[in-house]
Amino acid sequence: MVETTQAASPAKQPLRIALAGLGTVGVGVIKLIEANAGLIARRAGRPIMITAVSARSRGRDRGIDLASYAWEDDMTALAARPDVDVVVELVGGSDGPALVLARNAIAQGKALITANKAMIAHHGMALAQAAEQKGVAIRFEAAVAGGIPVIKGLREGAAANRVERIFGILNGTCNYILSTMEDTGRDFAEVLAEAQAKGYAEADPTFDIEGIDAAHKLSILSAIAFGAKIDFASVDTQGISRILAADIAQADALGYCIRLIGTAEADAGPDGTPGLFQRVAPHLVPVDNLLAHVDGPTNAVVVEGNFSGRLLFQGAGAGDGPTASAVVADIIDIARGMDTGFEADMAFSIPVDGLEAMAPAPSGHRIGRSYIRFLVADRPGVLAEITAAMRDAGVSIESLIQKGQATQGGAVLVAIVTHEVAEAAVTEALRLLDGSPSLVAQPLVMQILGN
Ligand SMILES: NC(=O)C1=CN([C@@H]2O[C@H](COP(=O)(O)OP(=O)(O)OC[C@H]3O[C@@H](n4cnc5c(N)ncnc54)[C@H](O)[C@@H]3O)[C@@H](O)[C@H]2O)C=CC1
Ligand SMILES: N[C@@H](CC=O)C(=O)O
Ligand code: NA
Repeated sequence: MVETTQAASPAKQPLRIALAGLGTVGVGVIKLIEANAGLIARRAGRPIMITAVSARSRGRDRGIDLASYAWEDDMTALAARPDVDVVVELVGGSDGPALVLARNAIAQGKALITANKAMIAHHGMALAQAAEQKGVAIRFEAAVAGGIPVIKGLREGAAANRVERIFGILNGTCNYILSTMEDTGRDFAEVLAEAQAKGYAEADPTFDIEGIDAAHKLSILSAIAFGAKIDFASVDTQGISRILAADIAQADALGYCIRLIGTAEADAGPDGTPGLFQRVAPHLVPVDNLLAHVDGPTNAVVVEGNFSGRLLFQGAGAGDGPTASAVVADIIDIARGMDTGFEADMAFSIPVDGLEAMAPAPSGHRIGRSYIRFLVADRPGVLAEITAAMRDAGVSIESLIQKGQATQGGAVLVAIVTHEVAEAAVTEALRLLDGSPSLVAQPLVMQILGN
């Protein structure tokens, strides 16, 4: 019998992290790494150690002790530190210091982790290409749908599928506003302020309420799902700022709630040209649809794969803990795999050179039902004018509701739900009404979410 002895493998060195940005997410990451250090080290195969941090103000009370971390006043200098293996960017902004830091990190051969969807939507292709050339990993799970592992889900779990469509709720702030207004009847501005206080909103909340943040996220998901180059500029983007409490009440009376929905789908267009349709817009969601039950800062993403069928990813889309969970999961991935070289080519599921430039698909030929809300002058003949425009454009009306009393600054609300029709026909009906003195505001059109 031959006796074998196995030498214990040498303990791996800690993975050393530099953290830029100590706001909602940055502080969440420090708390998580401190709270779960032991289990993270076991799962990562080595300890995770924050060595240096940077933010605007060193002295601000954040409820955490920064004494054991080196401090850099200039966050872009973190990348060059010899005691740093991975740079974690949690500052925000598509350009400016966040981008300089990201580029520096890659140039220095450091892995980059970011929660910054604005930066990835605008510069993700160039950053990923630079990372591939340098053989370093770039990861951004927290950038899309906060704590939900939807990027991992698409890139890894659904990797064998041709994705046919993705759609869902991608902005926690808007979902918080819409569902809170729906439940409580409270005012838009007041609920937005509450979402800001809870740490859900972007530094400039216009990005949330105008749909830009959801469009950033959708463009990133599209790239991974469809093997397409990121095309944020082609996302047809509408936000929720024009939605009135009266729309929410009207939708409710009709059996719907309102949700900001992102949709991306490979679409051949009316002439058969292959393209990618990407839209973020408020929709009426039937109350029996699963997305109608997604409340507060929760996000939900439906992925339709040609073999997997429908996959649903749901969870907290914003906030310190959930977002930190996604950031630290990326750190653990790097700790597990950074020596293999494989990680570097995987940011968008396939290397950047293999991503296709897909033409934006138009929306006019898309068939669906719409909710159209008019604010009109309270005088005879207005309804006849609206219905005539619908008739002339070939839009068939399923229901028309006129509020008895003036709802908005003396105007009367008229809401129409159409039968299924091409979106171009609705656009044409509104064109026919354009400039009419009967309309006191631009009409609001919301698609009704189908199956
Ligand atoms: N708050 C959330 O729920 C989520 C946020 N994100 C993203 O995470 C990133 C950070 O977001 P939050 O933590 O919410 O922001 P925040 O505003 O709470 O924190 C930003 C931090 O960056 C620092 N900072 C800003 N400009 C700087 C500069 N020029 N130099 C040095 N430091 C600077 C600030 O001092 C602060 O510590 C953003 O990209 C955001 O889009 C992603 C998912 C969820
Ligand atoms: N402002 C964003 C934060 C997470 O990405 C949101 O509200 O979803
Ligand atoms: Na995520």
